[in-house]
Amino acid sequence: MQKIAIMGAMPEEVAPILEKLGSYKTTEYAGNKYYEASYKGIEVVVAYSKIGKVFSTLTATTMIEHFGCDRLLFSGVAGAVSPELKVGDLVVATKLSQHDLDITAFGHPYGFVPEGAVFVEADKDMIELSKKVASKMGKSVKEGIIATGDQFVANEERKNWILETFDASALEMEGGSVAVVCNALNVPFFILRSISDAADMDASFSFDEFLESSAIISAEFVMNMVDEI
Ligand SMILES: Nc1ncnc2c(CN3C[C@H](CSc4cnccn4)[C@@H](O)C3)c[nH]c12
Repeated sequence: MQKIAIMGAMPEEVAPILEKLGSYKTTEYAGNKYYEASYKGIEVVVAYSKIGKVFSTLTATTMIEHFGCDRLLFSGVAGAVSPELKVGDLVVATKLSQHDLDITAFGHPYGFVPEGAVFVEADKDMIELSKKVASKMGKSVKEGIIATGDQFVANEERKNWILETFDASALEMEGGSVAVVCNALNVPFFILRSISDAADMDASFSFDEFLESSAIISAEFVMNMVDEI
């Protein structure tokens, strides 16, 4: 019996999902609330982790190890790195990295630690499925690399460094750690983000203005993915 984890980082990212579920059971565990429901006959567990790689690691691990989820989909917003991306555009992660993981002093590349990898690849089947969902919705979705770090990026210099170093399309603060958890626990994962800002000097104002609407765009797509899984 499959059990799907649907995760976000902020309350605003999961609110549209909970609204769609209607009724659910709430469980408090390890500083998070976990919302369990049956959605069109599929068992789902929804949670927002709180911001950053540590909190998202805890929540992803809990959804898998404690609640028994065997697949994880992340819905949220992101800063644009690719200049072609605009507010509201959708990005599906092909692979993810941690842009603030740095032991280059020992000659390693940015984002690498021994026995780790610079990139963690997302589940190819769900990436394929997203193409079908996108065409059904008449939406274009960009597949690209997502770079994750424990900082809200609000300057061109850092953004451009992330573009040059990781060839990232978008950046955020949780996907890269969720990817490591799911990969280690052999759970297929799918990370979808809708652009809320351009990770530049205006990022915080843009983020505040578009968080809610962009989170809804991402959540609608993810729920359509669940319908097809
Ligand atoms: N430019 C950017 N850089 C890094 N991450 C992002 C994101 C994605 N999310 C949103 C949120 C920003 S921090 C936050 C937000 N609101 C209040 C407090 N902290 C964090 O969960 C990461 C969107 N734009 C980003």
